[in-house]
Amino acid sequence: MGLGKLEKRVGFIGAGQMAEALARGFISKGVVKASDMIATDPVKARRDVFESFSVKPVISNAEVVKEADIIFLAVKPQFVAPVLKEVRQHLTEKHTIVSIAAGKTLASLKEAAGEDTKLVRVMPNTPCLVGETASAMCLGGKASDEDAEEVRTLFSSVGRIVQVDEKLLSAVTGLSGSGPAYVFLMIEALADGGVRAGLPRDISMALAAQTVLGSAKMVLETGKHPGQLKDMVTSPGGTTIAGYHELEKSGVRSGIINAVLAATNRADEISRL
Ligand SMILES: NC(=O)C1=CN([C@@H]2O[C@H](COP(=O)(O)OP(=O)(O)OC[C@H]3O[C@@H](n4cnc5c(N)ncnc54)[C@H](O)[C@@H]3O)[C@@H](O)[C@H]2O)C=CC1
Ligand SMILES: O=C(O)[C@@H]1CCC=N1
Repeated sequence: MGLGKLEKRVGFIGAGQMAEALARGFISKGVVKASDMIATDPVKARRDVFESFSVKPVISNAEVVKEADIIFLAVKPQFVAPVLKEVRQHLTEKHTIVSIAAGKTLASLKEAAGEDTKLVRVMPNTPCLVGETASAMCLGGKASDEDAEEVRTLFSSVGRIVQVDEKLLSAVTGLSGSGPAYVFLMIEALADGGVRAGLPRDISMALAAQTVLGSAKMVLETGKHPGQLKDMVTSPGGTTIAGYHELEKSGVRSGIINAVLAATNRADEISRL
């Protein structure tokens, strides 16, 4: 393997949905070359997917550890500790372990990987595939500011990343980790509304998705409070307030708050398993 922009080799243990979104994102943004990445998965179909975009697929987790410097643990939470114990003997001071598993604490990672390991916990989300992730990270074990900088470089190439105290990572999981699913539900419902009102499905879906994209951009780029931006859409006695009133009556606001809380609580639960 040669050296890409990050000048580190990146490995994925678990080549599922998130690993694919990250690997494709890193390649498309040019931060790591496909030839500097390696991925392992017991499922052949998943290895084939990685091979299809030129990332070397292997069967052995130990091989990923031997070849890579930054190792993403992208397996389901219950497999994190067993996988770390399996590869522990191959870990050296060159390695940085980046766990993206929901709920797996730095303490549990350290217990499985050993005292001397450089550990980073990241909670990303799937929009890294299109360069728009909202991610958060925290450091553990022997991870240094330099490790943090490398992880920041990777995730900044596919969106935004903030550093938080580990105690906030469950809330991040409930909000932005799981959040794309809530937004997809909203886009689907908006499009259904358009269809119900007579729009063709394809036009309705495009308008719904672009409306969410544009609205999110306005929040990020104007710095204005969403309530203020809402007021700009809402003409007195007009159409928007009629629709908005229905949303308030349906309890959608507390529905969304409760969704974030339920997912946060579930992340806490997973951390206690
Ligand atoms: N899907 C999402 O939106 C997000 C997922 N996460 C976290 O990312 C992790 C992966 O999630 P997904 O990609 O959605 O799951 P996934 O099920 O698509 O991928 C997990 C992959 O790990 C493989 N695997 C199972 N046992 C293995 C082993 N012993 N060694 C190597 N590979 C093994 C599976 O075959 C599978 O392809 C989870 O821990 C999840 O909490 C974090 C943020 C967002
Ligand atoms: O649903 C899950 O458990 C994972 C973690 C955050 C998003 N997906």
